[in-house]
Amino acid sequence: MIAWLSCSFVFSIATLFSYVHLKETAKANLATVVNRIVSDIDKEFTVVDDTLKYAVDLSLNCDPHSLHHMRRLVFENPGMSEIGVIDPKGKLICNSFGRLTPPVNTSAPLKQSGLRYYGPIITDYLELPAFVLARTRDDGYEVNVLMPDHWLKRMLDISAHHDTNFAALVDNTTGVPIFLNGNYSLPIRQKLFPAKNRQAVEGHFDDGAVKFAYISAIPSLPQLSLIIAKNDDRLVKMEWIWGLLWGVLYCCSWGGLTFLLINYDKRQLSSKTQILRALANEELFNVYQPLVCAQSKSIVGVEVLIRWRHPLEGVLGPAYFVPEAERDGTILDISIAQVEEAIRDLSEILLQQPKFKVSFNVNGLLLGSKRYIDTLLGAKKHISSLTIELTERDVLTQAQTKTVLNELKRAGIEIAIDDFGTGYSGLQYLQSFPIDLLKIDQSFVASIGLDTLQSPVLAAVIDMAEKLDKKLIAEGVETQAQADYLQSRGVNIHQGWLYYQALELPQLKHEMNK
Ligand SMILES: Nc1nc2c(ncn2[C@@H]2O[C@@H]3COP(=O)(O)O[C@H]4[C@@H](O)[C@H](n5cnc6c(=O)[nH]c(N)nc65)O[C@@H]4COP(=O)(O)O[C@H]3[C@H]2O)c(=O)[nH]1
Repeated sequence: MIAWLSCSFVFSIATLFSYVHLKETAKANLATVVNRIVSDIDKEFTVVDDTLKYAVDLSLNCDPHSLHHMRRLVFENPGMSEIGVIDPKGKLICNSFGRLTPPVNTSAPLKQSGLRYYGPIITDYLELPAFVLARTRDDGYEVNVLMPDHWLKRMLDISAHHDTNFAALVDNTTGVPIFLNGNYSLPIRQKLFPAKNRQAVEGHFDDGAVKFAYISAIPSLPQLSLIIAKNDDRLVKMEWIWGLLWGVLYCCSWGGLTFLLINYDKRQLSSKTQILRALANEELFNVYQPLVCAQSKSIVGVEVLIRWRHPLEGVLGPAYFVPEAERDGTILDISIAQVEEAIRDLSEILLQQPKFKVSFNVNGLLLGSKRYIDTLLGAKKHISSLTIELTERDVLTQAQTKTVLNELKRAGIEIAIDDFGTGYSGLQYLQSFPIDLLKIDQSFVASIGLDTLQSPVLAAVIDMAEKLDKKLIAEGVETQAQADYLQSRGVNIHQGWLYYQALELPQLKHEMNK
């Protein structure tokens, strides 16, 4: 629900922003199109106007020189179809086709100065609709240029601009479109387009649609403006492929966020709940690191180690959760389940090798738990060579621990000190508790052959074990040189990667049956 709400909110905002952005871009594009067309028309009008300005030199008798000049202008400029001269009484006396006898009656020239347009008209000679640009000379004669409709049509061709509603060249004074492509309509309740120099008009038009129109006057003939209008709902047109992509993105974000939130939730669970849940889901499992007889290379036992097949993080080693489990007390449930699992797992091997050694890691909290001690005593019925390893970093309280260890010893369970030599309590344990076995820490084994501070300690530990009549197991044996030295010193039970890493049950069985 939170994921859906958040995604919908973010996507709604993003969609709104993109829509507004796309719309503004579409408006700017339309303005660019208008300005480009206006600039094209303006260029053409300027050429025509230059022609008209220089028409002061035209001879009014249509002599061959003037005719030649007019024809050359028409020929050179595809926007012009004809140049004509009208006398002050309104008679067309001459055009680029020749002298007219008798002259043709038209309207008398306006006395207004500057460039003007009129039309559309049908040309007498070509019988084509045309648009007229004209100037009146100081002597009252009008010189005009007929521009064919098809030229304007080409200029205002909006077919390339999809979904354009109309393009029109409009007379700013009368509001009449003198040339039109598409379905013309005005902003509602307006007689004319408000055609100042350049502007955008947006709103309801009298055809009932909401439109955006951009207007720009033609600089060389400001009496005319170009207007291009688009229906508002056509400004932003989402291609279906973008719609689909947007939809897919939305669903992925929704799914992703849901996943994250669920897993974040999981992470938020207290470590205790997580570990208990892992136990219930059987995500915790035993691995077995073989204890090897260095002489025969046979597997004589295993140390039971724990792993967590975490649904998200993969297989986790004890360092990731055992310290936490020891703090919150769940180590008790873990350890009881571990012993029970080991009994099940190893039953076959124990049948074949009744003296097979099985060693568990135990701490002070476990020793203080009657449930755990009972579990161990129960396990002893299945595992005849059962060992518990106490780490000397764990400070055990004297009296109570001694009682429990004595009880275990009486039941035939062997007591070992793990990582011997790395803590402060090793010697004290040796004095106070019924210790049978010392596991030489891997840091001492690693010092074999090296000249380090630990090197003499290993020899001393071995000597001491011999004198006190304690068994020895070497941990962390990684090289043959280490194995050889240990053997030469009479340490024959080895545990380490030289032989095996911790194995899952099927691998252990496989190795045992080799
Ligand atoms: N570099 C190197 N490492 C080697 C070699 N041979 C064995 N090891 C590693 O040394 C550790 C031996 O166990 P540990 O001293 O009891 O030390 C154990 C033990 O103190 C604790 N632990 C493991 N499983 C349990 C458990 O089920 N219960 C309790 N309470 N503690 C456990 O976590 C510690 C670490 O266990 P792991 O990560 O399984 O690491 C294991 C083992 O994989 C070697 O040749 N080279």
